[in-house]
Amino acid sequence: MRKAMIIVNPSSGKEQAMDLLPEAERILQTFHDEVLVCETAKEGDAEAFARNACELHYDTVISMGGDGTVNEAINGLAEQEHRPHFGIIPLGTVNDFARALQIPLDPLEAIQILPTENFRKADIGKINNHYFMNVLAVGAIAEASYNVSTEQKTKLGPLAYFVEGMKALATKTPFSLKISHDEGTWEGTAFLMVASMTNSVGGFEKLAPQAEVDDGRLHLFLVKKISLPGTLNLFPKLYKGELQEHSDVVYIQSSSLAVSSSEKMVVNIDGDEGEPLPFTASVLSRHLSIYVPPNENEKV
Ligand SMILES: Nc1ncnc2c1ncn2[C@@H]1O[C@H](COP(=O)(O)OP(=O)(O)OP(=O)(O)O)[C@@H](O)[C@H]1O
Repeated sequence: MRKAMIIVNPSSGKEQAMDLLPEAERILQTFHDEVLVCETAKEGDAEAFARNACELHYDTVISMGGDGTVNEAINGLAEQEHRPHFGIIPLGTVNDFARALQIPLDPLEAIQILPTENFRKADIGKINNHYFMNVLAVGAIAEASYNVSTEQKTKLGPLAYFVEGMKALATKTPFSLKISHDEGTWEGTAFLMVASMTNSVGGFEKLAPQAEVDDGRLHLFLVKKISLPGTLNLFPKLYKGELQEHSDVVYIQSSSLAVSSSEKMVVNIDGDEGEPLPFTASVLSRHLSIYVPPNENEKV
């Protein structure tokens, strides 16, 4: 008896989830005996549903929502003894994890790939006792993402983050960091720290073009200086996927990180406010098996 659970967030992105739900149910019913729909009402629901799916030995868990819903679902699935196959119907504004996995950003197309049952193993990050799939960030630009309202996101999409990021640059302040990584320790001051699991952060798919979802590594970028014309030069480098070559940027790959600061800083986890520094982070290698389009990636 094959069982699928759909975790649906009716508030995600442009609020289309409930319109798409019947099609997702119909498609999943073609290769499952039972499809259970679990609608989220508040923070924490998606995590609890996903954990329940592990305990009840579901075969499939589908997230219909944005990266926030994916993050919560992953927190429910990570390190459980039985981990169902995980599917993502991207309904958020940015959908970084779907981008990194080359899952169609058109939700109807993403639903259609499910019956091909083509999976890719993906790494999951662990920070203290929480899990993430995309990115850890520390600094004013990272904090700017909290100021983006639901209305702004619905209207502007990824541009909303860009607008808030630009405002944050105007009020920049550097902070001290001490970072232990696989090869040693980095100590200094920086304006921004970004540790990415994948190539896509904030909708930019070229932050770390070399990052793969299953490479077992965090890709750490430290922006040491923000000065004209150096900063103007950051953007072309970012667009060309060459950020790590910028003279004001330090780039480190590592399977784990221990990060502290003498200032009071908070880490942003997958776009949401996380916890105060210090933190330790590590990679759970090839931890989840995720529905991806056929013919592009390995069969598991
Ligand atoms: N029924 C609901 N009404 C309002 N908020 C909800 C509901 N269910 C869950 N949430 C909240 O929505 C958050 C996740 O939103 P999600 O990321 O899926 O969409 P989004 O914010 O539109 O997308 P993105 O992160 O790409 O901007 C959860 O952390 C939870 O707090």
